[in-house]
Amino acid sequence: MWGIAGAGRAGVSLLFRRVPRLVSAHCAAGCNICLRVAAGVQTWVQTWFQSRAYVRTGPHQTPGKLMRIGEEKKMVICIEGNIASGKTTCLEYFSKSSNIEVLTEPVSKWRNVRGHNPLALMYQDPERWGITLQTYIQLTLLDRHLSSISAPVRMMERSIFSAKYIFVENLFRSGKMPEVDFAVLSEWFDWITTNISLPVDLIVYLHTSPQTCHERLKHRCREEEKVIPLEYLESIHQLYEDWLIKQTSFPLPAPVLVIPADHDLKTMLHLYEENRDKILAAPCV
Ligand SMILES: Nc1ncnc2c1ncn2[C@@H]1O[C@H](COP(=O)(O)OP(=O)(O)O)[C@@H](O)[C@H]1O
Ligand SMILES: O=c1ccn([C@H]2C[C@H](O)[C@@H](COP(=O)(O)O)O2)c(=O)[nH]1
Repeated sequence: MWGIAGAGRAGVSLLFRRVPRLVSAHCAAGCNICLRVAAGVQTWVQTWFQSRAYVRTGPHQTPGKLMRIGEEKKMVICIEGNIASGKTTCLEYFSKSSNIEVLTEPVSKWRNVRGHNPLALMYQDPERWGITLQTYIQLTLLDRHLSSISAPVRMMERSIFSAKYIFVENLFRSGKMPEVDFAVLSEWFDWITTNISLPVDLIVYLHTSPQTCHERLKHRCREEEKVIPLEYLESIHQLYEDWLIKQTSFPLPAPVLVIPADHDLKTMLHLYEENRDKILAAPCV
């Protein structure tokens, strides 16, 4: 269910003011039919707003933004990190807990949208296909952020924020995205984040070296990613460092918990267990 936070009353009063004007446009004297139509419309509008709109009083309140109703007490944790840093593996581990819902990145969609593979196209020719992939990624991640939450805690892989602040930014800064494509994507992103509430309570940053990711990437052997050089992972790493460690580049949607993630799998699982309380104790903002 959806509502316009902070806009319910304003919307009702605006429509109430407009209805008599519509009526007078038809009949200056205010005939019986017009008055009855006006009363009917007013009742309908009132009922519509009462059933859908609300003003959120919980901790996530952001007046004026479109937001989901009734999910303000659920916690949203985004797992961030370089390509092949171990995000999916981390999510797999936490998916065994009964009170946690896990959402992995919709990579299968990025590899197949109506028979096309925008992920492969982007790696083959980023100048031409970067905007295509990132537009679709933005849409699919927005859909992830807005989907209804089925458990008290949601853990999701990456976010609409890192798609923009890391990957779009990297394409643009490296000269692989034309300025007009960057401008259009930025306009979309700004509109979305200004008008829609996308609450995140904690970012868990899996902190790896680009070399570790390069090794793991080769081991994973995803067809589209065979062309990724170490330098690409170094650029992504630097953007993550500026955003989540130095905190100098872009706004943070939530506090950051850094977990060193260059270790072997067994050590990583211990670290996840050690950090479980810190992760799950993040206050809902
Ligand atoms: N701690 C680890 N040590 C060694 N290999 C790992 C570790 N964590 C994950 N991997 C392997 O590295 C590859 C990338 O991990 P994955 O979880 O898919 O990363 P991401 O989701 O961040 O891209 C996979 O083949 C995975 O099995
Ligand atoms: O905004 C984005 C997000 C991801 N990608 C690419 C990077 C990888 O090749 C895949 C999936 O990332 P993982 O880190 O393995 O989950 O998608 C992108 O290009 N833009």
